[in-house]
Amino acid sequence: MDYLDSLNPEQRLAVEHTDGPVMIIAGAGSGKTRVLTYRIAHLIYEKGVDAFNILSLTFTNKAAAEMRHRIESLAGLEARNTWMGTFHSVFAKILRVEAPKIGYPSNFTIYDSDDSKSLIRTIVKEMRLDDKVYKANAVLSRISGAKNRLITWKVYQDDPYVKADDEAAMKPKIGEIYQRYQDRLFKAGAMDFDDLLFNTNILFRDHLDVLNKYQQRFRYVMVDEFQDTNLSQYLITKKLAAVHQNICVVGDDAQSIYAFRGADIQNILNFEKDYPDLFVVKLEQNYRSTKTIVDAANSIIDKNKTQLKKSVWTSNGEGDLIELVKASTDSEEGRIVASTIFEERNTKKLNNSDFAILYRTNSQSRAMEEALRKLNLTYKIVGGLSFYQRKEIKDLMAYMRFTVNPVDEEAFKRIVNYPKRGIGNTSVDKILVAAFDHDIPLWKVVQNAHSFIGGRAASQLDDFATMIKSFKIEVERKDAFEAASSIAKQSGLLRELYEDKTIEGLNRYENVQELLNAIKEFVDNEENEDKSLGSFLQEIALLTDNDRDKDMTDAITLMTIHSSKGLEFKQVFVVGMEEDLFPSQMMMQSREDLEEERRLFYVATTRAMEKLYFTYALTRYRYGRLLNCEPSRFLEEVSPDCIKVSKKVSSKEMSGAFRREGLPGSSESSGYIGIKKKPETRMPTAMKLHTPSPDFKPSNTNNLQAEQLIEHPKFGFGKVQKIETEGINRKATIKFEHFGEKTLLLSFAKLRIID
Ligand SMILES: Nc1ncnc2c1ncn2[C@@H]1O[C@H](COP(=O)(O)OP(=O)(O)OP(=O)(O)O)[C@@H](O)[C@H]1O
Ligand SMILES: [Mg+2]
Repeated sequence: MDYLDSLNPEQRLAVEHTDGPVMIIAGAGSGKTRVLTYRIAHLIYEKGVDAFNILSLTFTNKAAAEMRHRIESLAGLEARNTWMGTFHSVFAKILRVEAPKIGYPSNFTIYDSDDSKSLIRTIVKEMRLDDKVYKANAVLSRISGAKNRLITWKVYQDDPYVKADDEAAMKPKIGEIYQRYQDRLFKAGAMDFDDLLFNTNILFRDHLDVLNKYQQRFRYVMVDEFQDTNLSQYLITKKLAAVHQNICVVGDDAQSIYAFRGADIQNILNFEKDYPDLFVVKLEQNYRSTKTIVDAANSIIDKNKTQLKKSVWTSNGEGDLIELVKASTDSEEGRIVASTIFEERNTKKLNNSDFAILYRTNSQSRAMEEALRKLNLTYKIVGGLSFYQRKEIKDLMAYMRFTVNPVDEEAFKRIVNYPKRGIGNTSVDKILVAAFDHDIPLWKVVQNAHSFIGGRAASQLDDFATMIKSFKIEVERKDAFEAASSIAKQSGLLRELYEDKTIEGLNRYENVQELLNAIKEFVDNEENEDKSLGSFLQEIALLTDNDRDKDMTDAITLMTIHSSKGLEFKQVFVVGMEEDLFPSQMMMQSREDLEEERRLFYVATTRAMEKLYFTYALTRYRYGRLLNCEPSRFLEEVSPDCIKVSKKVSSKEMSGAFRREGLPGSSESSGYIGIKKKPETRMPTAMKLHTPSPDFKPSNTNNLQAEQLIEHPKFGFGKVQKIETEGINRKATIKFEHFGEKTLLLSFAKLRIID
């Protein structure tokens, strides 16, 4: 086959060795993921394996989609039937069929971390514990850690080993909270993310017939990013592959960055013990990056003591040196990054999507975003507050969730009095307590509200129950889109948003419309066989942050280093290279923690194909204060042969460039860096807001058309590019002389039409 010709001999060996256990542990960019992809294609195309019999577990759904796409191009449409996805999505799908066997409804809800935290807070309150000691976040991560190691609440409470642990000693009630939390989830017909794996383990342990069914189905099992699997995931994989033993795992111990979530590097070592006839493949050639970047990455990971020794080399060219950029403030750091991208994109004819800005914590994106926006560069944020985490979206989704699963407590709390229908918190609490105390399903209590509470609230709850019943009928009879549209209307949610005429209100209204669009797309997609609302909800609950961004047109990627695993970009900026930020303050307690941070630095470095920048600021706003920062110790660990101090323009030069040519980031810089100045003192001249002309009077914009020239009181003069009507809104896209392209709502924008 010719596709095998595009593999090196070791990669080819790994692809062709299809039967029996195989492990590939190799450095970044050496083609591990590529080998998995070719392997699946090879199984289908060459070995005639039915795609239904192949299971491939990836790190994000996006990675799965990409892999599916590539396999399709290698092995044809048949490849579509491969089971592919994250651990969570694949096993949620299986649980949807098998959940009744372990006592859950098949339309169980999946709680996201907001739901889980809210539930923990409720329980802490009910137990009259101090919520400053039992913080929801901390309690939840503790419970999550236990579940990932398959420690039940019972074992957690009784096991002397767990009890001896510091955290358990300081917070002796966590075991009880864990117990109540599981009980409440169960009663709410809900699973949190960890439960999807925990319960799969229980299912396979207690129902051998079910296990056997999936063992027969998955003749070939593959796992990418194996270094980041936790015990729960490891055991599932091992059980599934126990009959055929055709299991292939790929990973890189140097990229293990999820120990804090229970990932266990021991899994790699155990694997060799579990499969004595293991076929091990080493890949050493890096195809992704320049020699400079590969050398730098090697010099970084060399500083870790607990690392399997690997040599990674490349036959790629030297490439540019890594640039080390010093900025005086975090906003200046943002400006330098933005202007550098602007410049590089133009001089090297690159796309926005060739650039990534990587940071240690999500909050660092703000300064970057501001700078990118000023230069009109299109970007997308992966993770952070994403579409599905917005309040209005969660509200509508909660209506849908409660309709599909009317014991879902967290969904109930969200919607019972939104929009307002006169059911106060006290009544809601009474309902919840009644369900809990009498051990009656929530939905039953809601339907019989008069028995538990009195007065007006009880009648209001009757109406609420009647409404939910009517939604249920719709859900049974109609597809997801029709049912959801009707829920959005009948619940009063759309009206509530529609009546809010502020810009934010309109935005929220549009977001809800956008959700309905997404549901329509789901229904229209031929690949989705089950078009019910329940099936849509499940799909959404499983999107990881990485998948949630819409595949926009060409955009610069902003993300945390954690979410960048497995990806590659031509140019990468690792920003905020400062002590206490990266390495993180929280990760300097022990050598193990510091080594995990260093692996994170290794991951960041190895995302770059052609060019890499490390940037840091001398001062930065954190926790609402201006702090002085020290450059990160990691910077000194990079081999000095690979790095040079940058001559990037500082913001002062940049504003000069603006003045000279109206173009940001002109390459004529005199190149001094890091002038120490107070933050936020300068604003490039061209960015100063416009002063309206003396005769400025807003015009009637009803007949505004493309090509017309206008004046805006703040943004100044511009030319209309296009007019669009969307629902009730008319929008104009205008290219301003100094502010670039902006889209304005015509009902709000005050414009003077010039001709
Ligand atoms: N034999 C090859 N010939 C040409 N290009 C290759 C070859 N092997 C891999 N590549 C390319 O090198 C890049 C890195 O490959 P891949 O993403 O599979 O590496 P990886 O080992 O999975 O990296 P990571 O550890 O970051 O996940 C990809 O662009 C891939 O297409
Ligand atoms: Mg990979």
